Amino acid sequence: MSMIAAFYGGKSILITGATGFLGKVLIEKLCRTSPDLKVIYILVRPKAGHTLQQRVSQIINSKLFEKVREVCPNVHEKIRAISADLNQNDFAISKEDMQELLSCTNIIFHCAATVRFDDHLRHAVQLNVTATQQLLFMASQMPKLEAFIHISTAFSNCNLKHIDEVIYPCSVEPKKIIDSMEWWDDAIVDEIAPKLMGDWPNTYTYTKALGEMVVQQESGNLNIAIIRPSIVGATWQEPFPGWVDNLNGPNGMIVAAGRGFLRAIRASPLAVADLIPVDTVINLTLAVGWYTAVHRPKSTLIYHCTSGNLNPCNWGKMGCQVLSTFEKIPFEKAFRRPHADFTANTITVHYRNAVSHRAPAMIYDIYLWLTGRKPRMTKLMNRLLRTISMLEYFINRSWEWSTYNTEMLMSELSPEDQRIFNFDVRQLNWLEYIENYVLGVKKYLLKEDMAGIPEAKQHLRRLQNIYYLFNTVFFLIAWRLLIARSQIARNVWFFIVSFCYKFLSYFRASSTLKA
Ligand SMILES: CCCCCCCCCCCCCCCCCCCCCCCCCCCC(=O)SCCNC(=O)CCNC(=O)[C@H](O)C(C)(C)COP(=O)(O)OP(=O)(O)OC[C@H]1O[C@@H](n2cnc3c(N)ncnc32)[C@H](O)[C@@H]1OP(=O)(O)O
Ligand SMILES: NC(=O)C1=CN([C@@H]2O[C@H](COP(=O)(O)OP(=O)(O)OC[C@H]3O[C@@H](n4cnc5c(N)ncnc54)[C@H](OP(=O)(O)O)[C@@H]3O)[C@@H](O)[C@H]2O)C=CC1
Repeated sequence: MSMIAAFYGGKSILITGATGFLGKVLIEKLCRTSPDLKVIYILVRPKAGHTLQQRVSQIINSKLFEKVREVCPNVHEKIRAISADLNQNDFAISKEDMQELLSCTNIIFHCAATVRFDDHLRHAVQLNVTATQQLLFMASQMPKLEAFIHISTAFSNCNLKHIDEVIYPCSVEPKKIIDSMEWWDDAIVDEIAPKLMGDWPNTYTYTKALGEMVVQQESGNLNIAIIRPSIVGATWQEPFPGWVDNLNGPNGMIVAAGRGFLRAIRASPLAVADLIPVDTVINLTLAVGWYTAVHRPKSTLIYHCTSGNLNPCNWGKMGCQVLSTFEKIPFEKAFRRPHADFTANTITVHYRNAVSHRAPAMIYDIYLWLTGRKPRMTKLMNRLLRTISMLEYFINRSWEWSTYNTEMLMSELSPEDQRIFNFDVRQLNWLEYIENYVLGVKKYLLKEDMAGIPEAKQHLRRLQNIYYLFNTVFFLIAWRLLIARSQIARNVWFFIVSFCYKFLSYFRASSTLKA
């Protein structure tokens, strides 16, 4: 019998960020392994014209929840959506709902965050710092609370090279920043942001670091743990391999490479690609929830959920495997045949951006314009280049994360729990994982049918022929113009033609002699 699964039985669990990438996998695993849990409260905001109930139904009826619907047919009754906006005071939760949450909650998983790298500092502070502070305040009023699990990121201290499972201080106290945000206007925030952020590359990682400090400072008597995943990727095993549903992190790059937009990226092939499957993160999260509630460690424990020190893979190996998977499983509607490489220095990056990214986009836009359609490729390409520029920081460096607490927890689990809540990344076969990842991007993110593969391959062959034709025509025109203008080019041309003529004459003469 799994101790972890049994622990969640009969419990009331509060999850923030439940509609996000990690949140959905967390609910899925909880409902599948502990179908006798009492209730999962999820804080959700109405969005894009969908009511709370519609949003929840969308999740429960999705492919991800296929197994859950079998194991736990009354899953609809287990999940109780509470209208909440984490940017508002008291999260804009109604009095009755708040009362219920305060009196019933046993475990909190705080996943909500803004993960945008370029969010305005004010908004990132609001969600990643102030909302965390408010949630801790709520938690302190919950008499039945057994554990508060905060999801942070392994990159909250990306300004350091070696990172231990401890909280590192930021130069300015988060409380001061929260207070200042109330009276600083946007112009002041914009001016002061770079100074506050110092070595942090973006508002996301900086505010996640502040969020951890808040957790430490406001923990009071609460039983708290922090989980720091690195780059969270598609599912490895559960509920099925390759599930992914957003364009964040590597996902967008895989789409861009598979559709042939991405031709070159500034990355260090030997830098560690610290990817971690989302189901691994969730297994660790559930194990940490159990351990924190049952063993009640004296201090706040931090768990690194990373792969680099136990089973490293680098960007070179990952990129090669991604590209070779496209050979077998191409994406539909490719713009160009997938081919990309890593560039190292600024000059090559500018050259490749101009020649391999912007020029083809412009040519295609001219073609669209000439055929009476709206040009859109240049805009899309600019967006891709902007995204790449934000990711570059993370693909040109390696970090070392110590994983003592995570390894300690693994050794505390029963063999049954080690199997059901497996977070031992040493068992991960990268090549297999990446192949399933690319397949998952095709199936679950791009919603492409496997039956379309022969047609996709045919399309790529057509693109290849267009490429050869285009290059030949381009070369001939360029050469013709050059010959018209330059004596040297004419001499070279004369030399080549006479050489070919002599070679052919010699070949013909020798074959006549042999006959
Ligand atoms: C040895 C030699 C070998 C040679 C082999 C060569 C191989 C070459 C490579 C081949 C294949 C590549 C495979 C490897 C990939 C390597 C790249 C890996 C990247 C690593 C990432 C590390 C990140 C680590 C950070 C820490 C992790 C975390 O803690 S949080 C999670 C990460 N967060 C994010 O990723 C968020 C990033 N996103 C943003 O910040 C913003 O969305 C944005 C700034 C990117 C865009 O903002 P903007 O306002 O312009 O747009 P937005 O409103 O958000 O969206 C508009 C439209 O754009 C679409 N969109 C959004 N995000 C992306 C994206 N990431 N990629 C593409 N498109 C995106 C969005 O859907 C919108 O579309 P429409 O609705 O249609 O308008
Ligand atoms: N994905 C990754 O690679 C990594 C993620 N993490 C951490 O994991 C956690 C989850 O990330 P992930 O699932 O990828 O993020 P997503 O962007 O997929 O999900 C974010 C969640 O937060 C919710 N949210 C955002 N703003 C509000 C708000 N004002 N009120 C209520 N809810 C809100 C979103 O709701 P809505 O659907 O309404 O927008 C969504 O459910 C984050 O803390 C992140 O820092 C850490 C390392 C890597």
